[in-house]
Amino acid sequence: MDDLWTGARSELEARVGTHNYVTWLAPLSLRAIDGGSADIACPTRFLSDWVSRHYARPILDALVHQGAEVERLSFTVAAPAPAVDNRPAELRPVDSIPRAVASPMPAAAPAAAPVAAPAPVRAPLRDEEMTAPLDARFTFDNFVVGKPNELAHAAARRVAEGGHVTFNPLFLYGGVGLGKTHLMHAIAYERQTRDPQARILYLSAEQFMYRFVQALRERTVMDFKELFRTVDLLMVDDVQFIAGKDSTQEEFFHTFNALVDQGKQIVISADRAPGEIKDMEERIKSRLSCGLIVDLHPTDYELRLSILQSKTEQFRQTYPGLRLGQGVLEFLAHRITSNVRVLEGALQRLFAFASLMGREIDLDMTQECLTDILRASDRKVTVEEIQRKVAEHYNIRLSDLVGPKRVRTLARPRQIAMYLAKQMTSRSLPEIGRRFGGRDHTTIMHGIRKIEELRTEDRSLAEDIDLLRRSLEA
Ligand SMILES: Nc1ncnc2c1ncn2[C@@H]1O[C@H](COP(=O)(O)OP(=O)(O)OP(=O)(O)O)[C@@H](O)[C@H]1O
Repeated sequence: MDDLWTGARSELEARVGTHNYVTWLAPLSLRAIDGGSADIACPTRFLSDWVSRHYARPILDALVHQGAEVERLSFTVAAPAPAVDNRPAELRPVDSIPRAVASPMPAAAPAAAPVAAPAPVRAPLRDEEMTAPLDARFTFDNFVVGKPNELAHAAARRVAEGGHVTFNPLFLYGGVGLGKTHLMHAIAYERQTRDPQARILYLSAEQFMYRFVQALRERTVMDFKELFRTVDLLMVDDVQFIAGKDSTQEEFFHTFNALVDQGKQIVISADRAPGEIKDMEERIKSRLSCGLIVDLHPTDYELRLSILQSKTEQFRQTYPGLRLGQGVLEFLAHRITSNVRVLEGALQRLFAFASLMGREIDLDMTQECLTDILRASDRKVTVEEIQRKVAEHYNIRLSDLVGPKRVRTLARPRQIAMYLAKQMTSRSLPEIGRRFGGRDHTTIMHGIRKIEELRTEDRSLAEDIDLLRRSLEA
């Protein structure tokens, strides 16, 4: 059984890539094979849900390939074997898995352990040490999950569960108002709820800098170092802020290394991928890149609509009895595409306005009340601009981008341009087709689907698209 699983694991690693393997599959083990079913142990319920939805096929294939007679998988939530204790691993529901971090010694432990001095038990951070107050609305329960943020959400849940996480740091990035801060607060809440003793420090990179400068001024750098290097979870928001600030970067680098060396978890957010942060030292970029990097993609229509539905439920508690007409949420999800903050602000304004006027929220009121937001959100980018930008980016001629040649060096950028045209303009598929040398709308649809598919598996393509989108929006 052990050999079988070892073989399957190597195969899985080769198939899904080391990052994915280490993050999702390394914590699994094979418990038994019985009657054509392989039972896989996962340390937490969340991991078991994620793996069964996303990795069941590769696991099954790998087992079969290793010669196992398996037709299906079952998943059992089983705690990992205790690190220092040789007792067999116990099977327990996820909620009863003991937390390892900074919990006090059990009462029954020998008073003076002869082997090694126990690590000092530190108190959880006081409010004033936490630096940035957490926003009570930013919880996992209030975070709506859709395709564009699915992986970021999953990785955040994984860190929030605590225990041994195989990626460090977790690096979340994405454009303005897409939920980075929300996810970071949610991690902090969840972790603190699961482990009240954990020392969790959440702050923006700007606050990190101010505290460092203050420590230099007040000659309390040792206290600063002591605080930052003794946390269990450090979360730094908007890390791009410290780019170009040499001594802050230096201190950040040492803090980062000290925590990673102690096996403490770090979560970082930024508005772009580590490699794209200008004026950030190379060694820091490379440190930031060595964990799991996940991208919060711009929202799609479905996600925007779900977010609006969820926020409407919340607003109904503040404005009970307000009626919402047919098609209002769909209209907003269609027209306000910039970011979730704007979407939320628009809905908030609508509810406040309708409650003042004592009227139902209908499409007329929506247009009247949100004229400025709707005007600002109107997509101004044209298909021609997109084509020019993409041609420039890939160093190809505009005439080739829209022309008939099918070689891959032209076809892929062409599909990217089609994809961006659909995402960033309100042109219909036939209209886009006309601007791409009179192509049929089904060709455009095929190109868009191809890019949607590739985006999820090809990181450099996804980064190219984000870069193009940002430069078009600028
Ligand atoms: N998936 C989501 N579900 C529910 N609310 C969301 C979601 N994504 C974003 N929001 C809400 O949108 C607002 C903006 O989110 P947030 O502040 O986390 O964005 P950000 O990515 O940190 O942006 P910035 O780059 O400006 O710091 C918040 O009120 C947040 O609750």
